Amino acid sequence: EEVTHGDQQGRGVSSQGKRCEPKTDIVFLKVHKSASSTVMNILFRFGETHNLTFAFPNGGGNQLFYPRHFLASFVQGFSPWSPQRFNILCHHMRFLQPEVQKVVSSSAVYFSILRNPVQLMESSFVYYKGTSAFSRARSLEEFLSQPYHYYNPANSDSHYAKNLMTFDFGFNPDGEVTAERVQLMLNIIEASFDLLLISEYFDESMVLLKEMLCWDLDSIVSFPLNIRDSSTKSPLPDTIVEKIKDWNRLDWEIYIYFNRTFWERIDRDIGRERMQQEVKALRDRQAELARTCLQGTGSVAPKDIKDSSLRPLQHGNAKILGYNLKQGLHKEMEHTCRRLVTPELQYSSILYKKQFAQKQPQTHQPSPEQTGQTP
Ligand SMILES: Nc1ncnc2c1ncn2[C@@H]1O[C@H](COP(=O)(O)OS(=O)(=O)O)[C@@H](OP(=O)(O)O)[C@H]1O
Repeated sequence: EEVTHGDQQGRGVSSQGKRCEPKTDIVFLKVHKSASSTVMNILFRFGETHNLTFAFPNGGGNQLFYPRHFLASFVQGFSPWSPQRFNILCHHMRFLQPEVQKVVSSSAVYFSILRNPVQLMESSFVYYKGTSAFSRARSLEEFLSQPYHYYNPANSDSHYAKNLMTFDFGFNPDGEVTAERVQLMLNIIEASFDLLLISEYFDESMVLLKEMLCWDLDSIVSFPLNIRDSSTKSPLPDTIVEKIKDWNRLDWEIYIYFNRTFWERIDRDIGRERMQQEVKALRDRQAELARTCLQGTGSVAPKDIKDSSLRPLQHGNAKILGYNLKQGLHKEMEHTCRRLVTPELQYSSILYKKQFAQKQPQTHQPSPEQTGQTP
């Protein structure tokens, strides 16, 4: 029996025919610049459809007081004296497991997504061009030619420039690279997370996620979000690639290790042949949705996005693309399509308002720093 859809009651049926319950308690570590906004959109849609609660930052900002290490008290509605737990924790945070455990169920599934540190750094150099380490360097090449001229680990925004994944997982990005440190870090990540996805294999990652969460195909479809216009991407000569790897050595070790376990997991749980079929089904469904939902063939420049509520945040030197919806869609389909292309900040704010609809509006406006508004 090959079934990919859940039944009417929302009971999941895994693609190998084994019955399972869809998982609804989830922690997603939203590692920066690793396709994490696309994953977050998937979680937002699932949470909205199934009326789940989110662990929102206090005051409704879009980050959990990043870059500080996560604290349960950052979450709106958390109280050490009440047993309230939230279904989904997915806003940007610097991971700290004992604190995370206070806001979610003990049976929550933990996952994250990694990206090749070379492309990750090329992306963050453009997106975080305004931060102290990058602002004075004219190019990534220039930065890497004498990084310590530009990079000062004491600056509060320095983490965007070195071992960003290591930092987001909660570790010290400036730690000396020893075999012991690397091993310890990998062990801790492996012990804390049930699944590490790889953004270079995004579709395979979504299939693995679907299996682990016992979700159906339509729950894991997406259109790529937070993507950059190619005019703000720069090619990387081999010499630069090697420098980026050396500079981000801890990230590189994390990436190499979990890239290997990713494929081992596929071989163990799914097999390459079935993975290929599942990926094809996912791509076919996404292509169908793109034909139904989108004007033209796909993403467009921010200036060409007609509906301002669908315009993604522009940051640094990056030009972030978005989508235009087809006109005249049937109401329900319009909603499905709209949610697929709603950028992170707008979607988060819609869900926050819904979750706290009964609450009195706040009497004071928290400062951007309090709400963690900076990306
Ligand atoms: N589906 C899919 N597959 C592969 N790559 C994807 C996908 N969706 C987004 N992206 C790329 O991820 C980069 C944005 O990452 P984030 O959303 O994590 O950035 S952020 O930290 O939340 O700002 C950004 O990378 P760059 O374009 O290199 O900047 C996106 O293009």
